[in-house]
Amino acid sequence: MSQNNAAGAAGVADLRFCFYGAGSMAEAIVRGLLGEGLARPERISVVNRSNVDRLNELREVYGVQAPAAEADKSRLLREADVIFLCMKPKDADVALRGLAAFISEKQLLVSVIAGLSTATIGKLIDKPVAIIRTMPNTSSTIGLGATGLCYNDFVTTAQQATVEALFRAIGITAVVEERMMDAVTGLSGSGPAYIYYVMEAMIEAGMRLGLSQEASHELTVQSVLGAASMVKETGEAPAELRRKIMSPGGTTQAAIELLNDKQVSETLVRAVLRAAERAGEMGAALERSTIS
Ligand SMILES: NC(=O)C1=CN([C@@H]2O[C@H](COP(=O)(O)OP(=O)(O)OC[C@H]3O[C@@H](n4cnc5c(N)ncnc54)[C@H](OP(=O)(O)O)[C@@H]3O)[C@@H](O)[C@H]2O)C=CC1
Ligand SMILES: O=C(O)[C@@H]1CCC=N1
Repeated sequence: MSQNNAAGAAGVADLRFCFYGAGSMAEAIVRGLLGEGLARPERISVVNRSNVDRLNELREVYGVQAPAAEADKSRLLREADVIFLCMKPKDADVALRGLAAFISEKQLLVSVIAGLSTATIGKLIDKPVAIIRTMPNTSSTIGLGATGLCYNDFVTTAQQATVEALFRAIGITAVVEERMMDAVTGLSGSGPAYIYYVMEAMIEAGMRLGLSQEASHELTVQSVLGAASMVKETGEAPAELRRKIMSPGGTTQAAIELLNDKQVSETLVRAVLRAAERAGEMGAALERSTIS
């Protein structure tokens, strides 16, 4: 860990975090923070809209704080140094307008909400508060996340270092201009889902060939893990590593020819572009809601 990152990471342990929205993405970050020893459970709180069972589950599993009553909710939000905005885009308007009464300009907002710009968050909160827009993914759960970050003008360099250290402890980070955040969303925010999609097909294929579900699953998982690790550890490009597998006239070439015939590569490219486009559509809808 670099000195700057270590300093930032050290700063993380002293902070109080409140996760406003307690779903899949919130849990992935909480689990990563606790698993990497970056934060203590007693300094993490989770609040949501109405699902009390979910809050109780998170408190029992991770030892984090959860509101026992509505009044607790506003206290936990007020006391937090950093509030993670972790609701779905469709719920952000109501949630953020409701948050405005509880927060002060000293607090830091960290959004994971797809498509939602820092400007729109600022309008909904209606306060000159520091906002860091991020796009993580659920692999943060096991410290292998990929997170894009961008900042509004109120974020200090110390806050940048702290939040970058936080996300670097649960994966890799990429600081980008805000106009590139929808691209990050389409590529790596949704990215694990594309790989799961391919894995589902490979597992199905193994079973059609007569392998047991367990063998097909294990062989698929190891193939994907191995391929990603080969790219990371050898530094060679995927195309070069694929070429090394494709014996002329062999099995791999036969498969790739069929994939090329069905334009699978171009379709995957278009799928990622569509996800980024969808993020932009969601952001535009939220922007319009602040005008209405
Ligand atoms: N899942 C993923 O892989 C990724 C998700 N994201 C982003 O993370 C955000 C959350 O996604 P995800 O975790 O999958 O969603 P979930 O549906 O799992 O969780 C949404 C959470 O938001 C809460 N919520 C909704 N409205 C309010 C409100 N008004 N006040 C307080 N809490 C509220 C819900 O509470 P309740 O259950 O009580 O209604 C729930 O806890 C989305 O914006 C998504 O774009 C970003 C990267 C990856
Ligand atoms: O599917 C979604 O909208 C969220 C954002 C990126 C991953 N999941």
